[in-house]
Amino acid sequence: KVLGDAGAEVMIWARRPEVADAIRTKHANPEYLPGVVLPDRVGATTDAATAFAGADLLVFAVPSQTLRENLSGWASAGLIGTQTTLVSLMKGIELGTGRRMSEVIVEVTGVEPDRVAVVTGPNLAPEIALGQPTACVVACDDEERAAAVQSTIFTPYFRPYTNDDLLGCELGGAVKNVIALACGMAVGMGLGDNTKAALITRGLAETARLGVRLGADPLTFAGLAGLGDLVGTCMSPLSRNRTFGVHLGRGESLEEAQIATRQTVEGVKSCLAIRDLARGHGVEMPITEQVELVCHEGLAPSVAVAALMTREPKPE
Ligand SMILES: NC(=O)c1ccc[n+]([C@@H]2O[C@H](COP(=O)([O-])OP(=O)(O)OC[C@H]3O[C@@H](n4cnc5c(N)ncnc54)[C@H](O)[C@@H]3O)[C@@H](O)[C@H]2O)c1
Ligand SMILES: O=P(O)(O)OC[C@H](O)CO
Repeated sequence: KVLGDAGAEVMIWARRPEVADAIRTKHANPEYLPGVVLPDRVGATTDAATAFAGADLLVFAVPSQTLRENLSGWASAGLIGTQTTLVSLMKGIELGTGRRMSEVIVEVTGVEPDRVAVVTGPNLAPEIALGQPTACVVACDDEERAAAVQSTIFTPYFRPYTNDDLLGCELGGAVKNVIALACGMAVGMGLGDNTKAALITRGLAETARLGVRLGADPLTFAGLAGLGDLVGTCMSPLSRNRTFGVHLGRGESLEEAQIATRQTVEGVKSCLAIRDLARGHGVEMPITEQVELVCHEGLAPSVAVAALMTREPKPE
């Protein structure tokens, strides 16, 4: 919708024919964006070759843990153009490898890293689809390419800024989902705004700690891809990650929370990958550690809160 509103000709690849048909014929995707009318210049197909043909930009938004498999198929079918800019909207870290999505794209397609851009920030899809104003960052090693993507997605309600710290921007987007799970748990337990604010602030501290160790610019975490997305996600009932956390905080199991949420909740898998990445680099990420224990090892959220609150006191 953003690309179409910004004037681009768009072709969506969908797996289900009924989804592609509804987008093509009714300009709607009722299951995901009820009541939203898509621009006429947005088409859809179930045929990846048709969707990819002649594209200047390929914009990837599949669940992070499925990117490698999908991309391998598209790359081996020769669908990735030689000049195309590859854009990731995904906010996850790959399980098993600890790779960011841009790294998976480079590894699978073999393109030069400067052909890959990331669009991220406080971008809850339902609000954007209603045309409510927000901002984002377009991060890319190639400044000109970042500027080209920026102008391609610039609309009166969607304001993109360029950024040259792809690593920091991508990491901010992935870790905020884990912190949003923690905030949701606090909400589900009936805890209030002080608790959420403390989680957001200390969550940002551990995100920046990991980012700096990996080579990111610390200032990135004060920007849209860091604090901006973290606050937006942790505070919004529209966030799937926060909502999932609310269910866990109420004492529901992982399976019950999954049934209640349905859509992609990146933090649940990424918390494992981020925890491993942090441990591998000797970085302390106590909130991420506790979220992983609650999600995957059956720890009660109240025990996780106690564990965080009784850590050794230290300077901020
Ligand atoms: N929704 C948002 O507000 C938002 C905003 C910014 C970034 N993102 C990121 O976008 C990415 C995708 O999330 P989403 O919100 O579109 O999730 P979603 O759950 O709304 O949609 C995911 C889509 O992927 C499809 N899918 C599921 N498994 C697949 C597979 N194996 N191969 C191909 N397609 C598959 C589903 O059918 C569905 O159409 C995530 O990394 C998320 O963090 C989402
Ligand atoms: O619904 P969530 O939790 O996946 O968050 C969506 C976006 O990433 C918010 O910027």
